[in-house]
Amino acid sequence: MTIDKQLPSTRTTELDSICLKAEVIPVLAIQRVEDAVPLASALVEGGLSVLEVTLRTDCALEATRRIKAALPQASVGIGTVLTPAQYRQAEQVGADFVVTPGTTEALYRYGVESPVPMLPGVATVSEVMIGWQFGYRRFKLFPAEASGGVKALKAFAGPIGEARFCPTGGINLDNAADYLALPNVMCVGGSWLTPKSLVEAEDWNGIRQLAREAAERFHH
Ligand SMILES: O=C(O)C(=O)C[C@H](O)[C@H](O)COP(=O)(O)O
Repeated sequence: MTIDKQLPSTRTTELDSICLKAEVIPVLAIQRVEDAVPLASALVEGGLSVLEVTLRTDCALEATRRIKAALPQASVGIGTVLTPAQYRQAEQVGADFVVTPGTTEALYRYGVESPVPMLPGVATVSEVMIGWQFGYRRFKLFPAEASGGVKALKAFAGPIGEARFCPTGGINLDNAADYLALPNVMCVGGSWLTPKSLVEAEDWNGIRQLAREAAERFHH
């Protein structure tokens, strides 16, 4: 395969250092900006210090700004980035990384130049191959369960053995270990750590407990 442009190796290293300190990345969809810091604090106190705040809600950027200010030890990524314009917004609020549910050539190109590393979302070998040409070696598999899950990742390991994945979408406490046991999986992501019912009830102890359970069970 021809590599048009290699990412500097520091970029892959940067993503590895984020992903490898996170066996599990909680996915947050923050409805009330006031919840951002207590929610993130509970997750970090529970042992999960890499978070993905999705741009699915209006306050996501402000929430990220607040989390970064309150919890400098956490790595905070912005997810659901669909366009370079949103990528730029993530840079502006100090995101440590960007996650996309899928990819476009424009995003791949933008990510190569950005100071903030991107974990591009892919579901097929073809999407990995396109990313590969831009220098990407680390990907989010989305939607993990629906697009083949563990079986797909095992199959990917043949032709694209160097690629590493963070599967997300349909992952929970029961199936996470099956993914984490694969050599091409760095970590998994999921919203099961931030259930709406606990967040709405401001049950930060409950969230802390869920995070602790995951951190203890899936410790590298
Ligand atoms: O919004 C995005 O950018 C996404 O990529 C989707 C989220 O990562 C998944 O929706 C989380 O999946 P669940 O853990 O099954 O809820």
